[in-house]
Order: sequence, then C-alpha cells, then structure tokens
Amino acid sequence: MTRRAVVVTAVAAEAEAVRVSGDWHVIAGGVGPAAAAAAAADALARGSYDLVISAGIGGGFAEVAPVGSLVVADEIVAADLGAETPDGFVPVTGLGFGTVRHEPPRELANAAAEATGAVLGTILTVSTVTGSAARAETLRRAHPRAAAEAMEGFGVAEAAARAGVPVLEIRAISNPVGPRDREAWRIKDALTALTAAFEVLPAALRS
Ligand SMILES: O=C(O)c1cccc(C(=O)CC[C@H]2O[C@@H](n3cnc4c(=O)[nH]cnc43)[C@H](O)[C@@H]2O)c1
Repeated sequence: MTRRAVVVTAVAAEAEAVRVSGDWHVIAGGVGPAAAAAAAADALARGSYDLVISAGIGGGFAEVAPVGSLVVADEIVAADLGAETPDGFVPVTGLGFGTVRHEPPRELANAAAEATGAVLGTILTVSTVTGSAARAETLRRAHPRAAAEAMEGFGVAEAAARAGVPVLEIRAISNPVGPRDREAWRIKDALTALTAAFEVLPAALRS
C-alpha cells in the first residue's frame, strides 16, 4: 500500500520538483528549522499521515556526497543547537535539555537510499549555511559521518516525533559544504536529481 506521506520542502521550486507522482501531499514550509517545524506540525495536525519527509537541496561534504548526488539521512542532527563555551561548542543535550538527534526508521532509510542511489549518512541541520573551510572542518570533526547539511530536517523531525510519525530526510546536493562560492551552485541539476528520486520513492516505500 502506498504510504500516506507529507513532503516538506523549503521553497516552491523544491515542492514542484518533488510533486511528480501525485501520491503525496507536498508543502513548501519556508527556510530554516523553525519554519519547517511549524509547517510540518500544521500539516500533521490537519491530515492523517504515516510518514513525513523533509526534502530539498543541500550542501554536500565533498568526499562523501559530491554536487549532483543524493543523500538520505540515517540520522538527522541539529549541528548548531547549543552553547559556545571556552572549551568549544556544547550541544543542548550537554546542557541538560532536549535532543539534537533523530533517527529515521532504518528499513525506510535503507529502502529510500537503495531505490534512489543515494548515499546514506548523517544530514546536519544548521541555522547558518557553512561558508568557510574552517567551519566545514569543525563540522567534519564533530560529525565524522556527516554527508550533507541543510536547514530544515531537524525541525521537520521534531514535529514528526511529537506527532509519533516516522521521518525521512532526502537532499539533492547543489553545492559543496565549504568556502562560499556562488559560481559552484548547481541548483537546477539538484532539482532534477530530486525529481528523479521522487519518481521512484512512493513505490520503494510502500508498506
Ligand atoms: O549565500 C550562500 O552562500 C548560500 C550558500 C548555500 C545555500 C544558501 C541558501 O540560502 C540556501 C538555503 C536553502 O537551501 C538549502 N541549502 C542548500 N545548500 C545548503 C548548504 O550548503 N547549507 C545549508 N543549507 C543549504 C537549505 O536547506 C535552505 O532551504 C546560501
């Protein structure tokens, strides 16, 4: 049976790219984790779903996920939710609060990655796009399994967890994580890759 899924993208161009099968409800919820959480929570309160997917373009850690490739998250991590201290960054969990990590169901993440040819790995959620080699290296050290970064996954995952609905995140890589270089963006190619993924996902994720 086809899953009843809601797909949360950030912007309309991403929503158009994933609205290919007609099987799933697609919303463009806005950029950043707060907008994404609000949009996902709203959708989950209004409809009956058994899967939430955060989808869109993202930055790739080049050794693992080059521009044009796809990444499916086996963990969704809030990379900058915490406190800066003299000894470095401390995640909110180290301060005694909340969570910084959500884990999609393994069988769904595996099936999505296999069907789309995606790399399976950690997708970081950041509120500030990485723009330097130093920041990229800091993230690599803190998250050795990081394959990609984007700005919405953790927000969608928080809403999904609160509603008791499984979550997936899939990113098509539009740019490398690292020094800012707008010439290096390949947004059209990434949107094309996203469409190809969503042509096969509904069948691959049937329950
Ligand atoms: O101005 C810049 O240097 C810059 C570089 C990359 C992305 C942006 C955006 O404003 C796009 C944010 C939007 O797209 C997703 N996205 C795409 N690439 C990345 C990235 O490398 N790091 C984080 N997010 C990225 C993100 O999910 C937003 O929806 C600006």
